[in-house]
Amino acid sequence: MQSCAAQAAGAGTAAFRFAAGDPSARTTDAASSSYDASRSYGNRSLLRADPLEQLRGRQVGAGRVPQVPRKACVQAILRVDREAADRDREDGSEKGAQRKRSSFSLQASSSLAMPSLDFPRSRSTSPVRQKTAQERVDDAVRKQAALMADIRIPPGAEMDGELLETAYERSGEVCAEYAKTFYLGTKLMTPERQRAIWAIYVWCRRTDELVDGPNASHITPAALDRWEQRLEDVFAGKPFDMLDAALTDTVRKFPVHIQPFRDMIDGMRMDLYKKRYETFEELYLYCYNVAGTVGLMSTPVMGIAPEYAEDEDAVREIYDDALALGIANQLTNILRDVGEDARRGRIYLPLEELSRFGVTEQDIFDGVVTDRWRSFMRWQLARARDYFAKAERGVMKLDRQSRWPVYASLVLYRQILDSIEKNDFDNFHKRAYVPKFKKLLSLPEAFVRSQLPHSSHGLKVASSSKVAE
Ligand SMILES: CC(C)=CCC/C(C)=C/CC/C(C)=C/CC/C(C)=C/[C@@H]1[C@@H](COP(=O)(O)OP(=O)(O)O)[C@]1(C)CC/C=C(\C)CC/C=C(\C)CCC=C(C)C
Repeated sequence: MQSCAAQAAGAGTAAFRFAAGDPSARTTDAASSSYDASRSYGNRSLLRADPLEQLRGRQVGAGRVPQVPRKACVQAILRVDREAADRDREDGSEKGAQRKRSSFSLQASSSLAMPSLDFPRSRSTSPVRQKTAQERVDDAVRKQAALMADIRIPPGAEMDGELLETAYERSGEVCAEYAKTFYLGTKLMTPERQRAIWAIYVWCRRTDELVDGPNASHITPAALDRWEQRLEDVFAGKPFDMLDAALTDTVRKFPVHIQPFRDMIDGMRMDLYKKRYETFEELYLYCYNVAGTVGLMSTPVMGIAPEYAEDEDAVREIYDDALALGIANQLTNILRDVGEDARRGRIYLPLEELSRFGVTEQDIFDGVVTDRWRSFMRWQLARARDYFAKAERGVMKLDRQSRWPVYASLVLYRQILDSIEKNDFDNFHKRAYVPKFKKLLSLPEAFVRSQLPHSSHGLKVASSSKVAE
């Protein structure tokens, strides 16, 4: 059988070749690619460009794109540059971890600052952060919200249809491989949206793999800097490989701002060095970076209902709600994975809040469920549910066609919180999950509720849990 390396090389992209172990293709690797202008392709010249040009040649010559087994292809795609990472470490480029963005210039908008949630907002104590978490997040929301009306397909700038088709197909394959349920959920979307969400998902997954994948221990801040440079190229119309090309096309068709993508890379930077979170504000920023950003990236694709789309304040509020869904999901993830994270030496719970409930770090490493732990968890669950409640209101303001998949994902993820509760808060030894039959049962209910008029729905969710102290 042809090896993964050979098959990946057959797919014609140098990224595949490098990932499969061909050093001559080194500069094209995902994390290592400092942008090489001679390899780039602008809006109009995608067809002539290497490496997609090679792929196209094969399509014409052989009549079809070589088929790479899904798993092998996905693994090859997601592999990162071990050599470059080692080199970076030798360079001592860890300094990059301290890199701070200078683009946050606006003051926080009070209407966006976690409006209905009375959570801590103390200033960050970290010396490298000059803006509060809330200011940073608000800035990204403002930038994204301001793009709502911007449709960005310059005349004549469309990419080649056939190639793009393949690029999106590959994105769908990665998505199906990594997140089966989510992939099925995307089937509820219109084809255009579905493809765009695949492209965004793949970029997020590749970004996450840099710090969470098999080569994570070799990833340095410099490798993330190069990944960010590559992101800038994607938005500048110069995609590096096929998966990037799908994203380039997506961000042309939908008014998606680059800021949330940059911020997600920042979240990965944070994950490289940060093992503890002192306050909720610190944790909130992390949750925004790794998941709230997804809400900001996805909403322009899912679309806003016409009755809100022209109203600037409403649009901002919807983005706040989208952000809340990401935060809710990430908080849920954290609460579900406490034991798993502790075994990796990590605690993603605010130490300040733990101590307020009389829980120590050692208690977490020991994994004993005490009454103090239960009270702490009840409080955490209530907060996560409040974020879900806020998001729920926003879902109803999305384009009607998009409400069902988003609402279904919200309901399914929120049930993990119920499951933690059913496990008597033992998230040290038991992994909370939602059984398949329950997931299936949720779908029709989510459909019905997602089609209700916004006002009746709002009344229903407004009474959701309060954060109890
Ligand atoms: C199921 C379905 C079709 C959902 C539609 C919703 C949608 C478009 C989601 C986008 C998904 C996406 C692009 C995810 C990127 C990958 C990522 C960073 C995922 C993280 C989730 C957990 O992932 P993980 O695989 O590590 O965890 P599991 O072990 O599998 O549990 C995240 C933690 C966060 C994902 C964040 C969201 C899903 C937020 C989505 C927000 C919106 C779609 C905006 C909705 C708009 C309003 C107004 C509420």
